[in-house]
Amino acid sequence: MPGFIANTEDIPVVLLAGGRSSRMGANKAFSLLGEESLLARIAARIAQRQMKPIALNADTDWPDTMGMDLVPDRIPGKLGPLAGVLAAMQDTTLRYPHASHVATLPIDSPFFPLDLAPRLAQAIEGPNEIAIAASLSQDHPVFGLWPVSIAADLGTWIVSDEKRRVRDFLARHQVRRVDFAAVETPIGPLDPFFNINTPADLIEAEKWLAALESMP
Ligand SMILES: Nc1nc2c(ncn2[C@@H]2O[C@H](COP(=O)(O)OP(=O)(O)OP(=O)(O)O)[C@@H](O)[C@H]2O)c(=O)[nH]1
Ligand SMILES: [Mg+2]
Repeated sequence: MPGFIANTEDIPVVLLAGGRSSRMGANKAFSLLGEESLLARIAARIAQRQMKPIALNADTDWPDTMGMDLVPDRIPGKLGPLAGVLAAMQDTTLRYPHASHVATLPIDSPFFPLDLAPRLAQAIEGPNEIAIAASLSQDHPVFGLWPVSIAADLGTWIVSDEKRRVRDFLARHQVRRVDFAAVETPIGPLDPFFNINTPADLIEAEKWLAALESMP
């Protein structure tokens, strides 16, 4: 049965880079992995197969968007990843009035599955449904397909909920979870949503990258 979203290639994509990178100690979008910044690596991976057009959710003083449109948070205070999701929804409503959903990805997970967008899109059965990625029994809601129809609800919730836990926001809506398998590599199974938060994570990511690149 065809899903609600007919054409995955038309889904606007927003790369979330509006965080503080406090555990990394410097803007992790420009951290180097295999001699390429995470920003360049992830933008290239998005362009490679799945989606367009790409915008970057980041602060207004971002040094280099690499040609992507800059979509800053509209609410101040760095209220977490959902502030970026809200900015993505608002930007989509303005610039792509026919789009029912916007896709988000974080800046710090360079091995995300290449079939992310079509698999999330297939799970959506109606205009108000969210689809999020999961792996190894863990949700990864920053990898999501978000209906722009719930922007007003998110805008109200984010400034009024004290804890601002993503799972609490998800509980307000119909959510489709899409499970992705670990990737077999010569050094063991890799969680495709492996997340780089610290300098130690970056060192580990180099090992995974070398393992992936050693594969035929
Ligand atoms: N727009 C926006 N994005 C955010 C915010 N906080 C986190 N993010 C993004 O959400 C994703 C996951 O967040 P984290 O992995 O915690 O990244 P971070 O907040 O930069 O890093 P830490 O300060 O170490 O927690 C990343 O892509 C961040 O850029 C925020 O307040 N606003
Ligand atoms: Mg992270």
